[in-house]
Amino acid sequence: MELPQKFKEKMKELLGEEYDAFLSCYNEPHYRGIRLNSLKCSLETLKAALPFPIQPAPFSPMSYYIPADAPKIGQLPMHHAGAFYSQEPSAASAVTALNPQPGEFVLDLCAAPGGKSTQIASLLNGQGLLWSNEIVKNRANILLSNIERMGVKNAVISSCHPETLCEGLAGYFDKVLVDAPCSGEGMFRRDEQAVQDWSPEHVEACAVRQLAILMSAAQALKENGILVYSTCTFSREENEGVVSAFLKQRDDFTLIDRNLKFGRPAFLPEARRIFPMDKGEGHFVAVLQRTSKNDAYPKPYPCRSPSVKNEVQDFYSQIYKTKLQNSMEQIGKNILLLPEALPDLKGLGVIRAGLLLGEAKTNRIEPAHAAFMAAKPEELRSVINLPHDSPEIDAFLRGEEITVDAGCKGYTGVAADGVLTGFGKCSNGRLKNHYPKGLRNK
Ligand SMILES: C[S@@+](CC[C@H](N)C(=O)[O-])C[C@H]1O[C@@H](n2cnc3c(N)ncnc32)[C@H](O)[C@@H]1O
Repeated sequence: MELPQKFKEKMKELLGEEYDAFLSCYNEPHYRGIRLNSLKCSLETLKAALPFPIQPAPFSPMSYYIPADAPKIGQLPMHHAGAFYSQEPSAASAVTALNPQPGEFVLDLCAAPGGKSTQIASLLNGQGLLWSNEIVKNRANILLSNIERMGVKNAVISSCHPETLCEGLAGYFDKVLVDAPCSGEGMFRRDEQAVQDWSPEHVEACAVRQLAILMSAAQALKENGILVYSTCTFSREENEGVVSAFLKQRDDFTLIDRNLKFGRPAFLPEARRIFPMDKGEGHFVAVLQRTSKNDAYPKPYPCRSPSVKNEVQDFYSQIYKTKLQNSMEQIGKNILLLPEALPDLKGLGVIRAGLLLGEAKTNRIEPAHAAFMAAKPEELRSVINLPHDSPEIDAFLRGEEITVDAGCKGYTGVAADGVLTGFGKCSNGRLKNHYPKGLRNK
């Protein structure tokens, strides 16, 4: 790989004696990994279904290395089912540092395509709220698709400028993650474009933008709230430089040491750095804590309809055996299960709040793919469970009709090894396929 000369000079200065070891990593294949989605699947079920072995990675308890020569994983039934997320192992380090706990309100400010958001969602385990924001609209749609695939119920997805969003949600969050857009030096081994785009000027411009995003993020936190800043780059300007500049402007924040075991101390000793020599592609993680009060708090979500119509309630109980836990709301044509303690969403570029259950059509309600992805088989009235290596699951994921038991009727979830991967409608021994066209295997 041809690395930019100026990049090499900077790395030599940064790494000193370790520079040769760093450079020789570019002759090795890059690390590949997956992260178990504990919302949907157990480790045993996932291991049994994968066509290659996995090895634990040190960056999170849910992260695993996969072999460098593993086949493409995006078409595997367990990937469609959201049993795992494809994630370079060291990328999981930022959420390990954030340490989200069930019940907390967490903002992921630069969230697409959703690797870290879906990791946060697993750790929240359905309790509390994940707000995932992505400024670039088409990337926000990819983020939404990943949130749906991973079966997340308690998330809000928005596409908003960080400044507008954090002003609107000032004082609302326990934890905020800024996984900032960066020059991507830690991506060089797997992304040739990042090498092409690199220049010292780009590094400088990234640092300016990163500081602006951090300054916005600071507003969104409650007193004692935690702010994690991470990048996948090595430059001091974008890492320690940005954190130091932030602390100069916000002396009500302190850098804290989480006693993290991965990687090595950064040039600010409380922060961590990961190089390829540390068994990951490259990351920087710093944990900051707000010490000042935040008197701001957003207005609550206005209560719209005291109760949704009977036909919407009936629709819910046609699909689910379980009782309704959250408030169900119809917004336009969308029928949603809203997370608790939502703030007012107006003006924040929200593209999804909570779980999409279905869409109101002229005389009926059409169930949504997301409603089945977020369910467990035992919660559904009707479900077909197929082995992950069966011809039927392959046919289903290609969008074909499949033969089912003659007794199977109506909207029916389809699971691979007990993990929901979509739905269809059964009648006369056939399941009409409702797997979304854009997600189907070719
Ligand atoms: C490193 S990526 C995030 C990766 C994501 N956290 C994950 O784990 O999948 C940074 C994101 O920041 C977004 N971004 C670009 N400019 C931005 C800005 N000015 N403010 C906030 N986000 C920005 C990019 O579109 C990109 O999706």
